[in-house]
Amino acid sequence: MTRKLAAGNWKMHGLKADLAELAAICAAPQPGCDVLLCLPATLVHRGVCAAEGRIAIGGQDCHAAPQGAHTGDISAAMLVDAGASHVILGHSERRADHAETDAMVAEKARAAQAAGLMAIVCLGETLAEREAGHTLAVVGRQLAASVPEGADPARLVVAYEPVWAIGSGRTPTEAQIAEVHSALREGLARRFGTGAAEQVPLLYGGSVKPANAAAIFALPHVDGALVGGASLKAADFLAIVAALGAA
Ligand SMILES: O=C[C@H](O)COP(=O)(O)O
Repeated sequence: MTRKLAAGNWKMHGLKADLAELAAICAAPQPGCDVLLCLPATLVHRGVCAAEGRIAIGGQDCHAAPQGAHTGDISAAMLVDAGASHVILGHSERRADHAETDAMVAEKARAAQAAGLMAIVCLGETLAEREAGHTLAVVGRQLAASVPEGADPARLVVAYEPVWAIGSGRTPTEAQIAEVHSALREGLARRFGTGAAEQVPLLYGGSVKPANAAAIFALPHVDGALVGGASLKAADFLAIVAALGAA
């Protein structure tokens, strides 16, 4: 059975004082699923210390190179050194803001896994691609090209995040989410074999809230969520964690 994962992505939010939310999340019992917060790089080490192993802490990006003259970037080894266990890669905001391609995401995922991190590879269609009927083709291409050759499926998480659902309050229908997740599972099975593919957590992301979490988590091949805005407040995130634990 695939492990269930409730992952929060704080994006470019969070100062030291906001670790009070992390502390509140850690203080609550979390039966039935793994919990991860992907913090801004400045908070990763503090977050790891504050969490004391009760939840996992991750980064939001890493460079493909192990070290070098890359001002402002962070390597996978640096995240590991800070205590991170996961890293988000290929988020649509990085694909848009930093022109990250599938090939670049694949190189980052390769570096992340080589350093011992779980690579959370993000993919998802734009609204124009959805309306043109290209969703499955787009996410299929992204899955094939953003997960590197030789990737370890045991160190892989895939997050389906429709670009148009992120921060918008809009979500796909349950049937649309189920269709994409089923296609992703099939794509992983073609790549890694059925048994290994079943072990890769498939997360849905995009306007997941306490009010819609249970319905999303009830869908086949949805093993958790990548949560943005609702992960910033412990009460909201814990409600989503509880819904996943009960699914
Ligand atoms: O990484 C998280 C996603 O971008 C979802 O963000 P959101 O929950 O604020 O829509």
